[in-house]
Amino acid sequence: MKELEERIRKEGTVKEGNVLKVDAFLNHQCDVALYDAMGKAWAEHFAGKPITKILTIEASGIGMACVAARHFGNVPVVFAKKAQSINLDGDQYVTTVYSFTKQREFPVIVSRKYLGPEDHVLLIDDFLANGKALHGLIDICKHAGATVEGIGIAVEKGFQGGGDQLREEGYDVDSLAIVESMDPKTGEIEFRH
Ligand SMILES: O=P(O)(O)OC[C@H]1O[C@H](OP(=O)(O)OP(=O)(O)O)[C@H](O)[C@@H]1O
Ligand SMILES: O=c1[nH]c(=O)c2nc[nH]c2[nH]1
Repeated sequence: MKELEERIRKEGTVKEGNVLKVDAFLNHQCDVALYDAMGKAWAEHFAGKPITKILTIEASGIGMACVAARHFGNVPVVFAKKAQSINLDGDQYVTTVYSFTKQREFPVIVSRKYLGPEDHVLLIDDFLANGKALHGLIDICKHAGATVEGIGIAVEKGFQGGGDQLREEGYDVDSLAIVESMDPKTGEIEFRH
């Protein structure tokens, strides 16, 4: 998506440790018009899929998932919560996800009330790096017996391999910008096309 690539070039900064900072418009301050264009692009890509629910993971996926839902007939958005283990009980699907930015594992939960075998799910997230968050969401869908219809990602860091692995596993991954390489010293960013 040209608009997203341009914003990344203009306002993104490349940090050490494979971190791309885009918090001016994507995951701290939120550009809602951009979110809307992203939702439209995912709706075009996944047109015809019988999506009943959007599933994302807190925190950064929530805003864009909610705006995207407007383009999918206002389906409900469920976000997986990074829980304290003290909160866990049998009414939840539980998995574990290693958080890229917090550098630790979290138990991640979704209530059984909000996901089940009747659901056809679109997974949405702001970043796809090593694929830990997405594999956690897929795991939760498997527990629920729900069908994963596709994966919509704002920014995939292609060089970290998570997206290619998911495609090899057969998932339809629509990343609106795929960073092929980025250099913290020069700030240069190359996109995959
Ligand atoms: O493909 P991965 O290696 O899993 O990386 C992608 C995940 O990393 C970030 O979550 P994180 O927990 O770091 O931060 P957040 O709470 O801001 O969403 C991002 O929002 C994705 O969910
Ligand atoms: O703001 C972010 N920048 C990143 O490079 C990244 N990778 C995973 N999650 C991320 N969030």
